[in-house]
Amino acid sequence: MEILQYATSAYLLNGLLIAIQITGIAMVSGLALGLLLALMRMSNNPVFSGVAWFYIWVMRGTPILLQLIFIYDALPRMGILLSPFWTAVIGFALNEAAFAAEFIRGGLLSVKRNQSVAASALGMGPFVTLRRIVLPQALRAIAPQISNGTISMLKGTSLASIVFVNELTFRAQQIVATNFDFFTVFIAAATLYLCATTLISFGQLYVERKIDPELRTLSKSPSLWSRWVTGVRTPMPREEEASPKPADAAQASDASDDHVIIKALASDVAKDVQETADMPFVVCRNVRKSYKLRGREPLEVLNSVNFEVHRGEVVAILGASGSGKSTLLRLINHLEELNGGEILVEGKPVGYEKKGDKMVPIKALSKARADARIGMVFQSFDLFDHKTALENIAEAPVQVYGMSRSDANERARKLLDGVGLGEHADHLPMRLSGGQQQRVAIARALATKPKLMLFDEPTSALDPELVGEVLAVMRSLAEAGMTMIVVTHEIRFAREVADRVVFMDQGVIVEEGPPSEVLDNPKEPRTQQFLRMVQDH
Ligand SMILES: Nc1ncnc2c1ncn2[C@@H]1O[C@H](COP(=O)(O)OP(=O)(O)OP(=O)(O)O)[C@@H](O)[C@H]1O
Repeated sequence: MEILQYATSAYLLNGLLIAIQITGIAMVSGLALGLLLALMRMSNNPVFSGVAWFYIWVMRGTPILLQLIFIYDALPRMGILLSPFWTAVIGFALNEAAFAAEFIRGGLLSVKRNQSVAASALGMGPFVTLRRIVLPQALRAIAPQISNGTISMLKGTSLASIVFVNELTFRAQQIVATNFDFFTVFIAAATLYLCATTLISFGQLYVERKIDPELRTLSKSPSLWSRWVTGVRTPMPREEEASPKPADAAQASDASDDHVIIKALASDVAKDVQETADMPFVVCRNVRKSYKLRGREPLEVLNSVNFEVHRGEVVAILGASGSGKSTLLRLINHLEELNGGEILVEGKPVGYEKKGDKMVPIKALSKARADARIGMVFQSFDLFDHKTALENIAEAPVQVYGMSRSDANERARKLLDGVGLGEHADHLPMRLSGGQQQRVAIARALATKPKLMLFDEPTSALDPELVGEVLAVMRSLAEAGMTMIVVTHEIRFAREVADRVVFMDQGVIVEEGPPSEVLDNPKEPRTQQFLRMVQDH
């Protein structure tokens, strides 16, 4: 009874309030500074990463008690007078930032790099990519750590008594000094701490629930209480949601019979494409690319590649693994930097300015990518894992092109219908088959109304029975006049759909021409050998 009296006394409750205020302000500022430090540590700039490393090393390596005393003594000497409360807030924030920097960095590193590459290909800048794509995914790993940090800090505020902050433990000690009733008073204080930390645990579950993409998309999720008690993070997918229905493939093929919406969009965009008689739509001149490898000679990947693509043309690039096909595609939309030569799309370099003979990357690279309107589809789909099919498609129109959310959703729905996936708008990528994911990825690229589509081995990661549904969508795009460059091993597709086939080997174009020439009567021994090998499989 006495415990309850102490626990509800204004004196102790007020002490708890002070502890909560210090924790709240210090945690928020510590996390903001921690994010900045984490980004600095991950930057390529050695000064930024060195400064961040040094800060983390010092702050993690010294006791917080000493840090508090230092701030309490040092700041007044520099003419900065702070109350004990603000001394504690600053001390805890600076200390937390060092720990937060490391767990935030861990969270950011846990997000697959391809997610950022896909965002860049859609024209998103670094800030939008961090805010919309990387941080929300990293947050799943970071949230439990934030909760841990908050609980430790709340309990650790008792250390602030060293700089005369009159918080909960300090107040409990003051009462004990007058009545010597250790047991009752300290149990009352402990109860108050326990209540506050329990609330933080519930807050953590609430946030986890909000940011968990699976729980967000399920119609029924377990209660907060059962998740707290059982520790269950994510329910198993419901039977009907877990795997694509067998009928889906058939449904997709039916839809692919015409792909009316896809064709309408592609032919609409094709009209936009500017090309003059002396300037093909894509021009690659003497393109060179090499990668610097630590302790080794630079690896020459592309060596003086010359290549053109005309408006409405479908070019298939074939070649052995490692011949530089994907690198060439990534250079075209400036996901990689050129080492020599130039690439022009619609007569303009994407994200470069010419200085003398050199092509120098400009600062506003993301804007240049967005303006060039080049859609890209990757071998591993690279849909944003935390977003539904619809959200994946609507993201770039809203974030990059400033479209309203409702218009973007409407376009996304039409595109999903167009690729035969209207029923799957609210499904996360993990609930879609590979073929479905790739069709969503094509729809995502089309949502920005691209004038040029780059496909990087779009069917290589698919089971054979799912290849057809993706090729059917691509075929419709080609028929509607979309300009396309397709890196592929699908000889049949190249023969039937491509206007021209380019064969690459060891970083150079060995042979190019109409499919009937390159595929049926290859002149070069290397092309003949490659085709024999592919056909044998
Ligand atoms: N970021 C990188 N750093 C270092 N080397 C790289 C990098 N990207 C590609 N390479 C190397 O460049 C060469 C060409 O790679 P690229 O992916 O363009 O080949 P590819 O013809 O598309 O092969 P695949 O069909 O296997 O995808 C390979 O030897 C690869 O290891």
